[in-house]
Amino acid sequence: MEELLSSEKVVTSDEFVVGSVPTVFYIPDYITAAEEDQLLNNIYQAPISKWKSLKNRRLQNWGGVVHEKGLLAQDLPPWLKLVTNRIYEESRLFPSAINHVLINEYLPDQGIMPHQDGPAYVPVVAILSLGSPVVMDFVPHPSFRGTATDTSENNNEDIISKPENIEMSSGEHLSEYHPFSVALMPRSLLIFKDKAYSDFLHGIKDSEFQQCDEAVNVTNSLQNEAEEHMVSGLKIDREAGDDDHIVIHRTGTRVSLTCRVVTKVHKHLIKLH
Ligand SMILES: O=C(O)CCC(=O)C(=O)O
Ligand SMILES: [Fe+2]
Repeated sequence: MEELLSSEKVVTSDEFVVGSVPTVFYIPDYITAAEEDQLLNNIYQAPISKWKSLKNRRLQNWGGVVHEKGLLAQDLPPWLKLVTNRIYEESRLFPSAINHVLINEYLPDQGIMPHQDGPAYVPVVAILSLGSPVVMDFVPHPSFRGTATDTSENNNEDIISKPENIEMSSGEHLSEYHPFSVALMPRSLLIFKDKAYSDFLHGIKDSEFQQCDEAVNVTNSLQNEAEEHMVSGLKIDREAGDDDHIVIHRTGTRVSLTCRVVTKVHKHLIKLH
């Protein structure tokens, strides 16, 4: 078993680190187009009652209900376990098997408000993107900006909480915290932890066009591909002014799998009498 594990691909090596805030990994083409189709088929085969409609997106909750005190666990279905076990093994970042998955569906003009994931989760998250590209923005937690804007959404088990162990008295500390963004292409895997998890909010704008040339993972090669229209959904916007901008035009539905671990697990109790 040890040997088998050591020969596996590790997707959290330095080559996949993007940006300067510890630690964000971006793995393009983590799954194949066939695997993407298979996942989408399974997601859309779920009964309609499995979808929870929110103001700006729909979601499916798998793995059980997350409470402040932990998870009322339900086994993940085999088609999800297949991909979460792979992420668990190949990332080597989770303390135990991934036991909770939120599946979010966004139409081109939908997004998710800047938020932090709730305290029930181990502070590592893996997000698999399907369908259509999107830009995820990371902004320093309000504590680091000296403002108290409440941007919480309150419907995704996610809350804004003040990060612990922060020294905020000095401007030096504050200056380290700059917003950044990551372009999430279909079939890619994003993993973030450490400061990126604890000191930043993450969100997706609800706009159909999203500028991404400043994104930390947008390389020259992606720019070239965009210019040659090789990447669907990406285009060079030449109307914006003197500088060209790479803009994602969200033309289709995006579906994402947010994979996490809740360590405090309660099994459903069945009372016999
Ligand atoms: O859809 C995404 O990429 C982000 C989802 C997210 O942040 C969440 O479910 O907490
Ligand atoms: Fe989140």
